[in-house]
Amino acid sequence: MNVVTIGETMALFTPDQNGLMRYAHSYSRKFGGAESNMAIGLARLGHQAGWISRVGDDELGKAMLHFIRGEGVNTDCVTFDKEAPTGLYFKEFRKAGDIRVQYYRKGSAASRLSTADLDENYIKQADYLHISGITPALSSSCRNMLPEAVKTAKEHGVTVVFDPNLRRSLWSEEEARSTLLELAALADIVLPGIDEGDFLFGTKNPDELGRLFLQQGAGDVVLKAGSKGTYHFNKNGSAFIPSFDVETVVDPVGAGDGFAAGYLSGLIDGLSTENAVQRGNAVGALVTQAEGDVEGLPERGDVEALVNKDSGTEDVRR
Ligand SMILES: O=C(O)C(=O)C[C@H](O)[C@H](O)CO
Repeated sequence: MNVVTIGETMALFTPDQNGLMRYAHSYSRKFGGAESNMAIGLARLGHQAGWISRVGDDELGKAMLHFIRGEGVNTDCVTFDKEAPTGLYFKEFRKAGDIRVQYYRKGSAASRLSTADLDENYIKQADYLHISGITPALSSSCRNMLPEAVKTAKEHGVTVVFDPNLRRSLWSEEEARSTLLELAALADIVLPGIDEGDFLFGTKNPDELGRLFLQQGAGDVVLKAGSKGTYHFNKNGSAFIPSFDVETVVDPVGAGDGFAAGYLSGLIDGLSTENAVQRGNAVGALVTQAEGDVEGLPERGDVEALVNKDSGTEDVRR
C-alpha cells in the first residue's frame, strides 16, 4: 500500500438547479470526504491507497462503499456501524463563485471512529499515513484516535502527512487552533493553505508561515496559495511552484484533496519535491473543472498533458 488515510465520507446531495436550495426539488447524489477524495485521486493515478472509516449500515453507506471500492481504493478497514447513520452533506450552487455546504453529520457512523478502528498491520504496510484536520472535529473519540494513528505510523517508519482542512462550522476556533497545531507538530509533511496558516499563526506571509510550521516540527511544509501556486519549505530552503491557469472554476471543492493526491503521487514516483508539488498543482487545477468532489480527479495522461503543455514547470529554488 502506498498511502493509508482515515476519515469520514458523506453522501453528497447537489440540487439539480442553481440558486437558493430551498427551491430545489431534485438532487444528484454523489459522495465526498476529504480523505477518500485524496485516496480516489491516488487510485486514479495508478497508486494503491487504503481508507479507514465507518459508514452507516444503511443504503447510502453500502452505495458509498461500492463506489469507493469501485474506484480502486482498498476498503478492508471500513466498518459498517449498526448504531449510527452515514453522514450527509449538501452543496448549494447559489451563483457563480458562491458555493455553500451544509452538513448533516453530527452523530454519524464515522464520528464514532476510535482507536479500536486502527489496525497496526494495515497502517504499517503503508509508505504514508494521510490524516486531516476534519477528523478531530467530529468527536472526542476521533480526536483521540489521530495521535494514536500517528504513533503507530511513526513506530513503523511510515511518513505522516497532515492536511489541516480547517472546517470552522464543526468546532470552536480555540479547539480547532490548538488541535490543528498539535497535529501539525506530529506530522512529517504538512499541507496547509495560506488562510489556514493565518488562522493558526496570525500571518499570511508565506516565508513566515514556512518558518513557523518548520519550527513547529514538520520536515516539509507545502503551503498552498490557491490560484497563485504553492510554496515548499524544508531545512534546505524554499521554492515557489506556480499554479496552472484554469479558465473557469466549475467547482473548487476537493481541489485541496486533489493537490494532496498529486503531490503524494509525485513523491511515490520519486519525483523531485518541486515536480511533486507541480503534479499536485496540476491535479488540483483539474479537479476544479468538473462538478463534484472527485469527478474531476484526473487520470495520469491528463495530468501529463497539462504539465507538459503549461509553463507551470518554472520552479524557483530560493
Ligand atoms: O467538508 C468535509 O468535511 C468533507 O470531507 C467534504 C468534502 O469532500 C471536502 O470538504 C473536500 O475537501
